[in-house]
Amino acid sequence: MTAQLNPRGDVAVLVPAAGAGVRLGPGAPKALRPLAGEPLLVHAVRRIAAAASVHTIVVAAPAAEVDAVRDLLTPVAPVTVVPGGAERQASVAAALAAVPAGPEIILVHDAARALTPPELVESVAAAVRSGHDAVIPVLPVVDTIKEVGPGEVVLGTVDRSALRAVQTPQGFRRAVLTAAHEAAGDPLTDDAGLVEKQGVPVVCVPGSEHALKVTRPFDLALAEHLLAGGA
Ligand SMILES: Nc1ccn([C@@H]2O[C@H](COP(=O)(O)OP(=O)(O)OP(=O)(O)O)[C@@H](O)[C@H]2O)c(=O)n1
Ligand SMILES: C[C@](O)(CO)[C@H](O)COP(=O)(O)O
Repeated sequence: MTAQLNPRGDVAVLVPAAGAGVRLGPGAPKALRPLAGEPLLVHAVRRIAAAASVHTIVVAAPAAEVDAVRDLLTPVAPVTVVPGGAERQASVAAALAAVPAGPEIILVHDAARALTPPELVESVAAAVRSGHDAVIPVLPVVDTIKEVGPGEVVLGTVDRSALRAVQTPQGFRRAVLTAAHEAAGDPLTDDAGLVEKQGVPVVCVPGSEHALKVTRPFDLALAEHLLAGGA
């Protein structure tokens, strides 16, 4: 039997957490590395569980850490833990396969975006509930973007007015995400990319600076600072 949060909720959140964290440097799998004394994954799951419409959370953990992750999260929230895969897409597919019947809105949310506010979970879910098949939170691109060629020589300046930096949680109608993963070929870095390949329109909603992805050591330091400030 799958553990539930709000039995009347209509949202399942998949949490890919099986990555190594190579860009963060040597150490434990990234989701298990500490941020202010608690693993990134604990921070992430606590915030997801605080979102009122979440019915189910499924975490894809590093294969060798499934029992440890289950024990770690037991005091945090009712979660289902499955072994992840070698690529993010395989981890998401494994988590998706463990979602019970019921929730028709599926969110996919990186454990590495540990400080994502529950309000963003709700706003993405609400946009799917309002009728969109696929929804992504985005931020404007703040830097000038250059296209460069061999030798790091600038080829041109890109029009950034049409560019967005993409975050998670990304939200989907269940059948849409399932079909996209069933058809998945080469792994892509996000789920919206798979859905785009199916010809399904993907709609943007405002993201959050607090949903930053802890990728490099600077991001971890920034997340520590934000937490100390009450994030
Ligand atoms: N095989 C994988 C790879 C990634 N992820 C998860 O996908 C999210 C986004 O990936 P990223 O932040 O790029 O994490 P890593 O792949 O661990 O990072 P790196 O590329 O630096 O190793 C993370 O929560 C990560 O744990 C996963 O579940 N399974
Ligand atoms: C899903 C994602 O977090 C959206 O920004 C991102 O695409 C993950 O990519 P990564 O290359 O695995 O960091």
